[in-house]
Amino acid sequence: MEFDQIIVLDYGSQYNQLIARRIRELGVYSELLQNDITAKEIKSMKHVKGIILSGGPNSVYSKDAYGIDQEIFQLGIPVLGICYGMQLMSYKSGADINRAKHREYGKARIDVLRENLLFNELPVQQDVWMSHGDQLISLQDGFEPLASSPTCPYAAIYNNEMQFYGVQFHPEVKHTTYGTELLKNFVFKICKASANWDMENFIDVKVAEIKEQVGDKKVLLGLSGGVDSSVAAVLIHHAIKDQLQCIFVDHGLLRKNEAYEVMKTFSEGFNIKIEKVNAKEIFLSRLKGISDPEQKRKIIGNEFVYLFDDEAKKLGNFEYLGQGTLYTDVIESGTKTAQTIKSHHNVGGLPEDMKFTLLEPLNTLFKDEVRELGLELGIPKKIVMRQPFPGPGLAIRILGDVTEEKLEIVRESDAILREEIKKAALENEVWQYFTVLSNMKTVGVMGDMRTYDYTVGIRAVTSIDGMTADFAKIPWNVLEHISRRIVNEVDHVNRIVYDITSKPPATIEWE
Ligand SMILES: Nc1ncnc2c1ncn2[C@@H]1O[C@H](COP(=O)(O)OP(=O)(O)OP(=O)(O)O)[C@@H](O)[C@H]1O
Ligand SMILES: O=c1[nH]c(=O)c2[nH+]cn([C@@H]3O[C@H](COP(=O)(O)O)[C@@H](O)[C@H]3O)c2[nH]1
Ligand SMILES: NC(=O)CC[C@H](N)C(=O)O
Ligand SMILES: [Mg+2]
Repeated sequence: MEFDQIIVLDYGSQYNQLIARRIRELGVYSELLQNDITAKEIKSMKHVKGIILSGGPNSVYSKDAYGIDQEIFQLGIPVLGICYGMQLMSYKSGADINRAKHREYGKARIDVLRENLLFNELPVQQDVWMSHGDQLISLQDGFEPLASSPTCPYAAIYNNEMQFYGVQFHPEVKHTTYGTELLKNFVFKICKASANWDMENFIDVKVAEIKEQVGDKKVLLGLSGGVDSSVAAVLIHHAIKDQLQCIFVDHGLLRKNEAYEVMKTFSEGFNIKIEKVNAKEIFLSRLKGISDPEQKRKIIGNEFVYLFDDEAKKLGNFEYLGQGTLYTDVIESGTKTAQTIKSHHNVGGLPEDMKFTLLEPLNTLFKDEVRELGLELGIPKKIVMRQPFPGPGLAIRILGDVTEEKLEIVRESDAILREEIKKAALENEVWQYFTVLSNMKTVGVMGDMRTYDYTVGIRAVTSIDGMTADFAKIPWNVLEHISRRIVNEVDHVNRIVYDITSKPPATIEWE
C-alpha cells in the first residue's frame, strides 16, 4: 500500500470499529486487526504510522485477558491505548490496575494537566465519555499523567520519550466532545501520518489485491441486486473481467417483483455475467417447521453455499466465492472478541465444510462507505441508494415458522408500505422500511364480524451505517393510510403496530 496507515488492535470493545472509521474519515487508511498480531508482522506491513489498542470487556488481570506481543512497544511506532488498551499497556509495564471505587459509565469532565501533543490546541476542561470498571492506580516508569477527572486521577497519560499515550475514556464516540480532534492530533501531530487516502485509491488498492489473489482462477459471486453485492461485483469485475460469474438466487423469500427487477437491471445495464437460480422449493422445505431465528439463519446460509457449489460444478471450475460482506455483518455475527448478536447468513451461516475460498473486498467497510465507493465506481444511484434487504429475506421477517401463507402476508404488506413511502416522497429520508409478520393473533371486528387474525408490524428506521438506528418519525397521516390499506387489502391481517424502538436496545430486523 502506498499510503500511510494507522492500525487498530481489536480487544473486543463495542466501539472499536468506530475508531478505524473515524480515522478513515480523516483521510488516513485504518483497519482493525486481531490482537494476537506480532511485532514482526507489523514490521512487514509498510507505512504503519501508529498503533491504537482498543477498549474491551475484560479486566487486564483476569486470567483469560487478551495480551499483546511486548515487542510491539519496541518498534518505535507511537501507540495510543484506549480504555482496556491503556490499562493493558500500563499493566504490562508494571503499573497497578484495580477495580475502581466508582464505576464510571457515561459523561465525565476532565482537566488537562499539562501542555502536550494529544490535547494540543484543545480546551483544558472537556467532557468525555467513560465506560469502565477498572482504573490505573499507579503509573509505570517513564509515564506522566496528562488529564484527570474527579474520580479518575489517570484519565489520560503519556510517555513523552516513547510517544506512548493512553486515555481511560472513549475518543471515538460522539459524546466525547473533542474526541475527533484528539484522534486527529494523534494521527497527524504524533504519528505524523499524511492524509493521502480516499475511496479512489481504495479502488486501486483493492483491484490490485484482487488481481494478485485471484490470478487466473475464477470467482463465483452471490449477487442479490443489493448495494453491497452490486458494488462488490463491479469492483471485482474491474479487476478480473470475465473470470467473474455472478449468481442470483431466488429462494422464494424475496420481495414482490424483486427477482424480475434484479435480473432486468443486471442483464441490461452491466457487462457482467449473471445467472439466476430458482431454489424456492429447497429453501422452503429446509425451513419447514423451523421457528428459531438463529437456526433459520444458519439453514439459509448453508443452503446458499450448497447451491453455489452445485452451480459451480455446472458452470466450470471456481476456486473463489465472492460476497458483498460488510464489516457490520462480520462484527454482528460474532468474532473471537465480540459477542454474536445475530448470525448473518453470509458470515455466521456458512457451512463448516465449505470448499470455496472467500473473496470479500468490502469486509472492512460500513454501508455508507460502500455507497460512496459505489458512486465512485459509477454505479447508478438507484442501486447505490437502495434500502438494504437481508439475504435471509422474508424468512426473518416472519416470526415463527415460515409458510407460503405467511410469506404472502409479509410480501403483500411490504409492497403496500413501499408504495406508500414512495408516494409520500420519504424514500430518501428513511434508511430502511419493511413489514414484519408477528406470530400474534388478536381479535378484531370487520363488517360487524368477529375476526381473529395476525398483527403486522411496521419497522422504519433512520441510520447511517446500520450499526445504530432510530425509529423513523413517519407522519401520522402516512401511517394511517398504510395501516388502512394493509388491513383492507391483505387477507388475515386485522391489526397494525408501529415499532418505536431504536437500535440499541433493539436491532433493525426482528430476528
Ligand atoms: N438472493 C441472493 N442471491 C445471491 N447472493 C445473495 C443473495 N442474497 C444475499 N446474497 C449474498 O449475501 C451477501 C450479503 O447480503 P446483504 O443483504 O448483506 O448484501 P446485499 O444484498 O449485497 O446488499 P444490501 O445490504 O443492500 O441488501 C450479498 O452481498 C451477496 O453476496
Ligand atoms: O445480508 C444480510 N444477512 C443477514 O443475515 C442480515 N441480518 C440483518 N441484516 C441487515 O443488516 C442491517 C442491520 O440489521 P440488524 O439491526 O437487524 O442486525 C439491516 O439492514 C438488516 O436488514 C442482514 N443482512
Ligand atoms: N471499555 C473498556 O475498555 C473497559 C475496560 C475494562 N474492562 C474496565 O472495565 O475498566
Ligand atoms: Mg441484501
